[in-house]
Amino acid sequence: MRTSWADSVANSPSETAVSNNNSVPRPTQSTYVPPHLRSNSAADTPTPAGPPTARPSFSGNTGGSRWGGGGGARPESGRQGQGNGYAAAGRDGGSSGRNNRSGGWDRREREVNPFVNDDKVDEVKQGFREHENTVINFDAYEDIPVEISGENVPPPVNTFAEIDLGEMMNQNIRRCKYVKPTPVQRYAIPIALAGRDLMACAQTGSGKTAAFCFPIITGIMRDQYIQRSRGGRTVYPLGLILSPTRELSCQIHDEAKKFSYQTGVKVVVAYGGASINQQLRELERGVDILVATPGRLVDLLERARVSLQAIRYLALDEADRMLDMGFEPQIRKIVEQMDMPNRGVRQTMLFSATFPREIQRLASDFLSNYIFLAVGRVGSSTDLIVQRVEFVPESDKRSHLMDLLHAQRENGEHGKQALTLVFVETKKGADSLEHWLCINGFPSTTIHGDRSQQERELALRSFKSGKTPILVATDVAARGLDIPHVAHVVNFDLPNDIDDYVHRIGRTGRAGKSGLATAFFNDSNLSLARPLAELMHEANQEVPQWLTHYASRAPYGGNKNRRSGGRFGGCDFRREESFGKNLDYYGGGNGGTAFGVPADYGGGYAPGITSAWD
Ligand SMILES: Nc1ncnc2c1ncn2[C@@H]1O[C@H](COP(=O)(O)OP(=O)(O)OP(=O)(O)O)[C@@H](O)[C@H]1O
Repeated sequence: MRTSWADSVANSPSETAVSNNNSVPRPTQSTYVPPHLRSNSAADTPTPAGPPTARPSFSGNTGGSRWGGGGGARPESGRQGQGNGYAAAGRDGGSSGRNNRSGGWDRREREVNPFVNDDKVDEVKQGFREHENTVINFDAYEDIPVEISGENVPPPVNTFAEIDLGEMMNQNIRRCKYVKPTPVQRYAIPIALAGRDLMACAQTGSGKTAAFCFPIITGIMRDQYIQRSRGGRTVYPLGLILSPTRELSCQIHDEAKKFSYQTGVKVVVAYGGASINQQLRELERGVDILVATPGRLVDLLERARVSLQAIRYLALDEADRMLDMGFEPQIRKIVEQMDMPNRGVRQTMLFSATFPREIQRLASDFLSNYIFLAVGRVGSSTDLIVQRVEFVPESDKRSHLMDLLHAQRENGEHGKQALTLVFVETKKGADSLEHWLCINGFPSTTIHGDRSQQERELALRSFKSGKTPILVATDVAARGLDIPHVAHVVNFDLPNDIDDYVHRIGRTGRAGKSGLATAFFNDSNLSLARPLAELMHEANQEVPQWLTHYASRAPYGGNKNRRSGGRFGGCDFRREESFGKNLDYYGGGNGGTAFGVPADYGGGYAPGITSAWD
């Protein structure tokens, strides 16, 4: 299901690129040159936390649960699915039957309907609809290989009805228009509902957010005797979801609010660059699940406004980024030095589309007897994305981008509102390219770490609505963002790390839809040649001859050693280290497809890109 303008770009004739001083045959460029462009120089540059409240019932259970109690004590913990309830001090004082639907639970009554904006979004969609395939085609993921390792793995489900998520959640799933679970949801939700720790790797846009949100919300609803510590103005969330960027935290918060609508589970977000006072006020109104960026969370913890004592569910989205070099100490501080219940007591879930081996090893410190799940190969891209790589010398990048944009516009298949996301390396580069695009008739905006949070949010809104259909971004927009209608991702500057490439192109081709990704490659990207050629080959993409030549003479770069045992091998790092040590793969008898014994690329550890961190 390729878009026709994509096909037009794909089919455009090429020409031999500028010669260089090495012997590798040079790649080709598109010949399309809008005449008026060639004259442009590339050098241009609330609900109050009150007394105990009754919660809605979960799955019709009307058992006499309570939600309050005395203050001050630390929660005693048990793991969901392991037969232990929580019993400790209540956060609100007193007690109440949380399963009492008629208990007048005011949080629910005053809850803003998070689905109302979806109608507005539907209106915006009208502008895109006539041009694009709006069908969500999850069948595209059906024959994807699945690897599961760990002990006693709960079997997967085929439908949401098979999972006991409760009527309110089921209603919300319907409101979200989710008809059936995606493959990662089919496997991950039963595992998480059984209380197991999980390291899950699944391709970009395949529904990981719901895969960790559903079990956390359900778990909090299900717990019959939740009582929490209280201490002055400190709040005690039960679930914590950490993500690396502000925008991603906001997005997870928005999604989680939809999934938890009318369940009584309160979700709050805290992130840097926005008013901490407003976030504090929101927290004071009560919080069950806190979605946060690490920096702002540490601030709240140090002010003693949030305590992690009661945490029972911890999820790290983009977990490999969260544990990447430089950031690991902050996560370690949050998880290990801030009163959070130990692993094995809390339930921990790590999700990403990429999971380098070293990061897996680090991550295992946070997990207890965990299950490893890989839906699709670790670090692979979905073949819903048509990947093109073109050789473009540095000095030709702007005019080449203009070629693409004009071809896209002239083809008209996506009309004015085909959203295009252009990744560049630096913040300055982003500003300068945006300016140049604007003066050349392509309304654009930027998102990067030097812009204020208000500007970032405005830029994202303007892009999503199609007002500025081009977004020039640094890696701050590379991970997790789910922006409908992104038809084309251009890697104007390629990243140094192949995993970053996977996440960047994953901003298109989401939820079963097709997308196009174009990369500008030149001599400065030599170290990426091999992993890029391998990734494209693996995703059934056409690898240009010249890239194969580059790959054959290039050192293996792109953080090769960080890969999970190599792209084409096994995934769970324990498998390599414990080969033959009696790990129960596919335990519990459920299906799954094993990959081969991992290749070992060896080598150094390149630093991660830090611009995406808030
Ligand atoms: N079961 C489902 N049915 C239909 N749509 C779904 C389903 N689950 C998730 N989606 C939609 O798929 C899109 C992608 O989901 P999500 O953002 O969770 O992907 P992801 O795997 O976290 O991607 P990334 O790796 O880029 O963070 C979202 O728009 C989401 O609403």
